[in-house]
Amino acid sequence: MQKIVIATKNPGKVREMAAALSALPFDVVSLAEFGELPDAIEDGKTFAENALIKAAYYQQQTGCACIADDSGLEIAVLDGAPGIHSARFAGFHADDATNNAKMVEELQRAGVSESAADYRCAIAFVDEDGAVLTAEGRCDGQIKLTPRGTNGFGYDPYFYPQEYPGRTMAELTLAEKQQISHRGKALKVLAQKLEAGQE
Ligand SMILES: O=P(O)(O)OP(=O)(O)OP(=O)(O)OC[C@H]1O[C@@H](n2cnc3c(O)ncnc32)[C@H](O)[C@@H]1O
Ligand SMILES: [Mg+2]
Repeated sequence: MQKIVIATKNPGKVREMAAALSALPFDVVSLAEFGELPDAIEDGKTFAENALIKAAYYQQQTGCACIADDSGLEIAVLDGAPGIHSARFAGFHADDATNNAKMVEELQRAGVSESAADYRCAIAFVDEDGAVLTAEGRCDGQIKLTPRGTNGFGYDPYFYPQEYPGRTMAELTLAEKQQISHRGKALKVLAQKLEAGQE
């Protein structure tokens, strides 16, 4: 069975990517199997560029087929910020808590208690021989200043997806999030492309 590496250092993404790929006939492993690898340099201008940069970089580092994800939150009243800078919104040493605090601060500065927002995800797969497959997904909703729930990761406690009025992404089960999320949708498309390649 071909080995595929889930090439991300974000444990929340690993969980969602592993779940979405579990039914496929591949030996899906995490980056942890390869020890401490230096971070990829995510200097692309789009989610798609960064996903491909990471997949190609980790494919080189591991010698195995890799799947990478680049994703983020776009908030309408902040003109689409934090966007591709979502992981480092609060600065170089940012984590989920400081990024969320920064987001709340920016919304308050803008004088609003909620805003339309969307999550975006680009996925890239780079095979052992360099062949590339890509997929994208989007999830629309609202950001509100009242956090709820402990599932998911990142901005999920503040993101109210349009499919579940009154619940945040952090109040959904993994299966519910996969059905509607940017990553779930992108992974579904990628899984179909991977399966088609197996035939
Ligand atoms: O680059 P890798 O190693 O994959 O991990 P990362 O966390 O740095 O990932 P990104 O560079 O793609 O940044 C994405 C950020 O966007 C946010 N994000 C993406 N998808 C999310 C989701 O499903 N729920 C909540 N926040 C999400 C979260 O803050 C992530 O850290
Ligand atoms: Mg990153």
